[in-house]
Amino acid sequence: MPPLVKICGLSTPETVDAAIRLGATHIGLVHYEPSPRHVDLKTAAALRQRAGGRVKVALLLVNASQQVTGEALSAVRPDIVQFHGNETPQWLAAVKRLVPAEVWKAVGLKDAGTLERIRQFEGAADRILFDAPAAALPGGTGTRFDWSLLKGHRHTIDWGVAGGLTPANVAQAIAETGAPLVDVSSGVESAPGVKDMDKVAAFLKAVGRC
Ligand SMILES: O=C(O)c1ccccc1NCC(=O)[C@H](O)[C@H](O)COP(=O)(O)O
Repeated sequence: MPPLVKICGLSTPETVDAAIRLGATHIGLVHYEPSPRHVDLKTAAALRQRAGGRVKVALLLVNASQQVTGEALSAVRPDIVQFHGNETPQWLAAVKRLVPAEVWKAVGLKDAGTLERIRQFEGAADRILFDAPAAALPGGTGTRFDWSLLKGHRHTIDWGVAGGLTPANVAQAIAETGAPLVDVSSGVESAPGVKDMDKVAAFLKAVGRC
């Protein structure tokens, strides 16, 4: 079975429809104003409705306050909340108690120490998304991490790989890491925040999903 594929940073109904038609299993909506992929809550709720039950919808938040998190989750009602900042296991566990959504934690993978530190998320996160370390933005940077860090690692939480994936390198990333889920944003864009559906199709083809 090919890995699951999350196409992140969608912002229009047309790209949501196309990603689903092309075989994505997950889509991501970024609610973080500094991002070129930011969608306000009204747009996010409409895109979530548009996706219906055809694909799992993740809402991405970065160090959002309790109030913003509550408003976002009740407006959008995502299948998944993906936290991309310095959120603690306690914060994730509290969100998990409040909403019937999966809770994912993105982690910038710098070195073997990061793999030790993520053990604190056992029982709190439903999935760890290994990404490149934060740069100007905490995600969507188009940068890879050193995939060999995951070689031989015994995962104790469901997981996936993100960061700098493209149609040209995703097959190698899967072969090297054994990722059960891959996530892409800038590698399938023609400009920051503008998805290129030919690149999305090529990515899904490279993974074996279309
Ligand atoms: O995509 C963004 O702009 C973004 C901004 C702030 C936090 C997270 C963000 N994206 C998170 C994702 O899940 C991306 O798909 C992931 O970081 C990989 O991005 P890329 O390297 O561009 O494929």
